[in-house]
Amino acid sequence: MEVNNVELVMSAVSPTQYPTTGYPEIAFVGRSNVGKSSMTNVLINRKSYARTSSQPGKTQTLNFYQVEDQLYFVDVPGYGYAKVSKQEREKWGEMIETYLTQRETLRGVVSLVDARHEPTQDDVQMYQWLSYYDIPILILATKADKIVRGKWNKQESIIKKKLGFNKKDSFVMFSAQTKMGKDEIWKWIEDHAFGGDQDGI
Ligand SMILES: Nc1nc2c(ncn2[C@@H]2O[C@H](COP(=O)(O)OP(=O)(O)OP(=O)(O)O)[C@@H](O)[C@H]2O)c(=O)[nH]1
Ligand SMILES: [Mg+2]
Repeated sequence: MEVNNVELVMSAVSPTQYPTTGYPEIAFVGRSNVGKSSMTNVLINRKSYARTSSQPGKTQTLNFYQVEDQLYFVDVPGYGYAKVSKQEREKWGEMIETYLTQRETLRGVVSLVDARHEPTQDDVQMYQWLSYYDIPILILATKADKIVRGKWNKQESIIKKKLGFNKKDSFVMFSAQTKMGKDEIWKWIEDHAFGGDQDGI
């Protein structure tokens, strides 16, 4: 999709604040600092539209980005940030759970993991949880520019094994720096946001 117009239309913490337009939504989840905002910027061809930072845990709300008049990207605050209090973590959990389980217009989740490492327990939990709710998942192994090309296949195997990857889901190696994988992500997003075949309806 050629993107010209993107607008952050809402930073929400509860369902009453979600947009009511009814456009399909694709959510981005992953550990704090894994690269969600950087990926968003690559997808929409902007340098710094979604705020990126070296300080993890900055994004605290569900940020709805309206892309053209067609869909929303939902940047979900990162999990697994150690310095967040237990109370804040619980609040986060509730906000995410409510959104991911109750949002009717949600069409799929792009779940980001670090291409260099074995997924964390949080990554595994998130994947298993999304699978349980039957949400279509794209596992995106990002920061691939930080490992040599010769190791990509091995890392893919390690990541899939640890997650308990299900073949019905998708996997893409990505780098926000080189933009590798961008077209594949867009294809997945378009297939899921606009593909007519939802649950056989
Ligand atoms: N080399 C490299 N660095 C990346 C890549 N993606 C993100 N980064 C860097 O990783 C850091 C975190 O990126 P963000 O996009 O802010 O991460 P985030 O997941 O949005 O973080 P939170 O909003 O805190 O949850 C930044 O310093 C980015 O420049 C990538 O593909 N390659
Ligand atoms: Mg972010």
